[in-house]
Amino acid sequence: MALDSYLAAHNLALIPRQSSYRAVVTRSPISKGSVIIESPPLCSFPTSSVADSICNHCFNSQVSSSHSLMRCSRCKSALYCSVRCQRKAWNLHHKWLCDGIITNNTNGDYEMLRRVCLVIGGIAKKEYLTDYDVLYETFGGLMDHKNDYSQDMLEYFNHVATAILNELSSIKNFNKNNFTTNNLVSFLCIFGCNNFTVHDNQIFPVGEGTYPVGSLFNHSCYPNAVVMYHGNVQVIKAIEDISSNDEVMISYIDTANTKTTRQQLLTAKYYFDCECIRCNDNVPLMTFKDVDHLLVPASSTMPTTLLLELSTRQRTLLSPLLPSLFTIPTSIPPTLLPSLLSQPHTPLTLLSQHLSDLLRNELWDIAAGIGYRILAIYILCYPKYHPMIGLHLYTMAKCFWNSTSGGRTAVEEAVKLSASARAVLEVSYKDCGKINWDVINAIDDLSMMALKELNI
Ligand SMILES: C[S@@+](CC[C@H](N)C(=O)[O-])C[C@H]1O[C@@H](n2cnc3c(N)ncnc32)[C@H](O)[C@@H]1O
Repeated sequence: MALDSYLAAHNLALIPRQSSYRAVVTRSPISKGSVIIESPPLCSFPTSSVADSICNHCFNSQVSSSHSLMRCSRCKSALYCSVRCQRKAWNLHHKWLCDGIITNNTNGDYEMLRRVCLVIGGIAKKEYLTDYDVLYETFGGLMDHKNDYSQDMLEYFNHVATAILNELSSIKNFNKNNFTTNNLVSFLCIFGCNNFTVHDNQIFPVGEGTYPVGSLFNHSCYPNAVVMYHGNVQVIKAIEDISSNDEVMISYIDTANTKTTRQQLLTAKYYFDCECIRCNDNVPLMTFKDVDHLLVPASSTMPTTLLLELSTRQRTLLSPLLPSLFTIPTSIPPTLLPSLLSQPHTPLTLLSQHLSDLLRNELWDIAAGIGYRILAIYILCYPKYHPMIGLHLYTMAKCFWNSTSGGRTAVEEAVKLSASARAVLEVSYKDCGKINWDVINAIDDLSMMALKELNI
């Protein structure tokens, strides 16, 4: 099926756009929580730090209690959750990479190029790839930004491309003449500004993937869609109701960064100046420029007057927003409001680090307080139904549930936060497979235990 028909089957269309070359728009309204499109990777591989604990094909970390991940009997390195995954991996790449797999996985550029060439070069058995024709057509049309890469980078790509071409030439039936070094350099350029980091159900990175269909979506720092993964299948979910003919936009970077940092990250990797709704600071509900003040690190060398000003701005910004933003779907305990607003200015990175330390040391009550400060910032940085907000609400529910001093009030708070976490996460996790739904089940378990304790 050609790309246009493939997109049309999902009520989407790819239209030309001056600012971004092309844009994906809807052809009928899409409601929040719907799957916009689901597509497999052209190629993917696990991140080396977790390759020893997940299926190297589908990235599943959970196997039934009676089974463990199976090791490839030849290289004793690659792990698979099922014979089906092992067979797919074998026919797509592992058959040729088996001997050198440990070193292969250490460099993403080499690994991705090798795998893409095996598939496109006709060596890998394409029948093991779903929708190959659409993936291949779409990959060929992606932006490579070749003219924007530095000379040093292009020289490095040239080096990688030459090495891979030589390596693949030793494989029987690999037709080296199908490729030039220049083709392969273009592929590497495409990877650089199109590839995705695959994440698990906690938004923790587990792999890298070339997802040509997902690569058609443009970036916004305040997106209406998020990228989820069901194993290594990519699912684009709507986190807002999207009207007919509106553009569907995802985020390429973590948007809990200041405008300056976001712009730097986007220019360095994707070669464009973001002019999204947030970068333009034209959302009436909140002043995004002011949100930046919650994100900048306040260094000890900063004059006290500036620190005080940042603190005041933070208070001024948060106080009117908290009641309205927290009521639906979250509610903030009125007792916590004063402490939330009276603490000195602390940027998000420090707060997050502090929260991790508190959670590690099981200091649940203090963690809950810090958690609310982070939540306030998240609510300003992320769209309301973004999974980062939902996962954070779940962490806070656990803090209140584990609280030793909060008594009944803390348990009640755990129930409220669980309900909020569920309401937010359902939007992105629904219809995204069992692994994602397991998080919702865990939230329900926590909620049930808390309700039982309250005798409700
Ligand atoms: C993954 S591709 C997105 C699809 C691309 N527009 C296309 O037609 O193939 C990423 C590239 O699209 C462009 N792009 C993405 N989001 C953009 C935005 N918000 N404004 C301008 N250009 C954007 C940039 O050139 C970026 O490097």
